[in-house]
Amino acid sequence: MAPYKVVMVRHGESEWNQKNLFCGWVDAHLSDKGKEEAAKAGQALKDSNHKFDIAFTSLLSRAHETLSIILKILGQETIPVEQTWRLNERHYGALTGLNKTETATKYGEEQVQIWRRSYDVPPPAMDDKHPYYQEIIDDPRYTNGPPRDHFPMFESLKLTIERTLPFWNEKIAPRIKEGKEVIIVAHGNSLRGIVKHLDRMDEERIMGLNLPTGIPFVYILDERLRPCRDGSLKFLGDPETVKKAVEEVAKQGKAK
Ligand SMILES: O=C(O)[C@@H](CO)OP(=O)(O)O
Repeated sequence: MAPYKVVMVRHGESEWNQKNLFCGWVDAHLSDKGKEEAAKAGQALKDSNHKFDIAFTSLLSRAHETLSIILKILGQETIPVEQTWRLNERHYGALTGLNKTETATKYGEEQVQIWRRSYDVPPPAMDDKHPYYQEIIDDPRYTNGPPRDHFPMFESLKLTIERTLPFWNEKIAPRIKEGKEVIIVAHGNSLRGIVKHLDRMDEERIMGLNLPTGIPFVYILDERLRPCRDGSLKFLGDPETVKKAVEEVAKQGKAK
């Protein structure tokens, strides 16, 4: 059946992306620009004749909103959608809710880059006095996991991968191998985890990868679900737009 294909999309710009806040597990909604990005993503997928059998997404609204805009444009609103906390954004711990530019001014750009993009250095933990602690931990969407005694209070990319990859292996990979057309709509860091796994990137390479909001990317995979020759991450967008969008994400951690 190989080669297989999988399409991934980071959600469109959220209201918190727009304000440049560390968001993590806070349930921010799409900004107007984010809705437009999602619509463009849907159109790009339609123009390139993509159709899907199943969609996977996180439990967070910015990902659902993006997915539903895309599926509407494709006329595919009724396909099965599996939602899981395992595709959530990484949990940004105590940084949640802080402005990234102000944090870079206070702690330095280098420290913020380590918090944002290092592989295994986690952000400081969120404690029960944190303004978003209660809202996140009491959210009924987490009734079926993660378990209360393992509920994350921070996550490095490494920890994010440890909960995302089992879902990829157990739920997504088998569907791809059945020949199903799969779309995953998730988050900058949960998708970086999948990309790191597929491209066997080392820790240094993954540090340099920023995924833009709302631009779909495609992998063509062989029977072992490794990228075929020229099958690695390909954005559905013109290279100049993609380059600018990637730079935008990278510079969110700069001090002014
Ligand atoms: O704030 C966040 O949750 C993420 C994604 O928006 O940010 P970053 O790109 O800094 O990892």
